[in-house]
Amino acid sequence: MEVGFLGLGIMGKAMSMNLLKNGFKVTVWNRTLSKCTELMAHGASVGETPAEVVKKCKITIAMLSDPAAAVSVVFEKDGVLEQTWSGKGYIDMSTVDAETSCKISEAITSKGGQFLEAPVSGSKQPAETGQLVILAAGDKALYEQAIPAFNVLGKKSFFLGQVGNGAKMKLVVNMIMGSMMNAFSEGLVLAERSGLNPHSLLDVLDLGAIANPMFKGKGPAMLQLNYSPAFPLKHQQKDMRLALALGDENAVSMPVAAVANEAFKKARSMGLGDLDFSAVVETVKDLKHSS
Ligand SMILES: NC(=O)C1=CN([C@@H]2O[C@H](COP(=O)(O)OP(=O)(O)OC[C@H]3O[C@@H](n4cnc5c(N)ncnc54)[C@H](OP(=O)(O)O)[C@@H]3O)[C@@H](O)[C@H]2O)C=CC1
Ligand SMILES: O=CCCC(=O)O
Repeated sequence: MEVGFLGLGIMGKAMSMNLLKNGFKVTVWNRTLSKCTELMAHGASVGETPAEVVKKCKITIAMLSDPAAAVSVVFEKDGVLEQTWSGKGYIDMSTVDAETSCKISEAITSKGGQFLEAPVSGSKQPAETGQLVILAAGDKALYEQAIPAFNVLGKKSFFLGQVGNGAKMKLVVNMIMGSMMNAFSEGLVLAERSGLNPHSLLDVLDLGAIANPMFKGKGPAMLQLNYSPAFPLKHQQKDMRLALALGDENAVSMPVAAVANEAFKKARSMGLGDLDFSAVVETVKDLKHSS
């Protein structure tokens, strides 16, 4: 099976590499073209524009930073739309809002193409090992066609119905995750400042009702001040912002998420946006110092 892949950031690089390792023919494109070199060394072909990739491949996957990037790759000159017609499938796996996804879907389908949104739960390591959770919605026939690729990329795929449902599900999940990360950060700093060994806190948490892979995976690195990015903080803040907008639309009061969003914004203002989202713990330390 030949697939196109647009966007070779942390996730896109790992996912396209995984497809290559599992026998797929992959044609890649990235805005910064130099990032294609490593994929080429593993057998990928390179397209010079998104349109060139779509022209070559029946199915093209995108994994881009945010709504603005997802829209620009489709609508701008040399973009996806220029080579979209009947028989072309476009799968956007970026985390965006439902409105963005619907706008892209309408444009693709109005040219006769098929569209699926398929954001993912899981980060760099699950992307490398094919353990993502895929939250697809849109064209059911394209979903069926993409299953061989989804089986390589993920451990489980959900088909959630109409376009927008995948985006919403992803935002709800990440809203919960971002709020949890803030509570965890406050707990780590509180343990340390009140004279406890924070490593003991990690052990206690891991044995109780709120044990989870995020605390277990991120906790030790956070205690070492290691914020090497798996999930960049600027993207987590984007997801909180988009989830809060979804809350506005549906009149759902979300004070916990709103405060968590403020902490991620504060972290961005401290220059931490490109670090892992766990670097939000630095805002707790910063507030304590300034009081
Ligand atoms: N990292 C993670 O753990 C997870 C991330 N996600 C989501 O996946 C998506 C990608 O995340 P991740 O790989 O971490 O992000 P990165 O920041 O590592 O990569 C972003 C990608 O988007 C491209 N890009 C940004 N702006 C534009 C633009 N205007 N036009 C074209 N391309 C653009 C970048 O190109 P360039 O190289 O030129 O900058 C790069 O390829 C995001 O929506 C994120 O929220 C979902 C699950 C987990
Ligand atoms: O969007 C990023 C999600 C990261 C994760 O699920 O670990």
